[in-house]
Amino acid sequence: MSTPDLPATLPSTQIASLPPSAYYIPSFLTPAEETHLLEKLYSVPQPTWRHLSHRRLQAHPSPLSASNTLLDAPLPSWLAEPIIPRLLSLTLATPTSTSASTAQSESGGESDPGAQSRESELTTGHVFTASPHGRPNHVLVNEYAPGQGIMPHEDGAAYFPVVCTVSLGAGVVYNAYPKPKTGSPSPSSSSSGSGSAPEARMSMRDGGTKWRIYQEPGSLLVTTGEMYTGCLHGIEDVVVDEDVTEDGVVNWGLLREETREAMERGGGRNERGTRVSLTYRDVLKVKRVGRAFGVLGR
Ligand SMILES: O=C(O)CCC(=O)C(=O)O
Ligand SMILES: [Fe+2]
Repeated sequence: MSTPDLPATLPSTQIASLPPSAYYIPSFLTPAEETHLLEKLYSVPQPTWRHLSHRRLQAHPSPLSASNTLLDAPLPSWLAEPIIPRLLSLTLATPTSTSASTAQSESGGESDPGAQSRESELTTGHVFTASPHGRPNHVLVNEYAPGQGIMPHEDGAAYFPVVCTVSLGAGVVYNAYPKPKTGSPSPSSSSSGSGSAPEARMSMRDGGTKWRIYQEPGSLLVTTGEMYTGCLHGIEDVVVDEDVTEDGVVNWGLLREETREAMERGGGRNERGTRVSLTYRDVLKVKRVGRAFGVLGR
């Protein structure tokens, strides 16, 4: 199977006009990989789907408990491979940090024995390097029909503050908003894996700042840092996303060329199709299941 052309490092894919940090990779999966994943997730036993009023979802390996704890279990292999190794291969090194330390040693600057190991840390680190399990252990699968969305919410404290979202099936505009300042009604945070509705009620903040990110099928969006902790995100319940244009979406320059051309031809309209998102996260609290249950902890 062919593999997509991935960028050398994550920082080269950063959405510059957003608070730090959001990264966008247009072709994270090949069309064949995308089709394969859709086949897999539609062949799960029906009860795996949980039906919410405006979308349905699957939580793998299982939903979180009421105390936001995950029972230790492996992810299904079709969700783990090839996505997780690919996520972990995206290094956080910036070309500047590497060349800066190279320049220093070449110019005969003071010798710094730590420089080389710091450089290699930079070149080997990825978005889950500092997370408790060093990799995602939980995937939420959300399916949205045209006209369905998700109210603005934050993902909350159950997870290490990184979300990797893989989009399948159709494109969508995803919105991010600065969190309301104290004094405004604050939306409750959600740990969507536990099943508590992420659609915490809040005003739609019309007129406030709103950043729009267009997510193509097969793409990856990574949000972390201020984007995770200081912002809300949501998807409008519309059948057409308007204004998918250079001025209308913050990641226009990172989109596939054919997508930009199609949007230009079509007046910036994205007709919604059924979109499935896979959100990869590291749940902080994991409980091992004892031998009594016939499952061995790691
Ligand atoms: O479908 C998406 O891209 C967003 C899903 C989401 O925000 C969530 O599950 O918490
Ligand atoms: Fe979310």
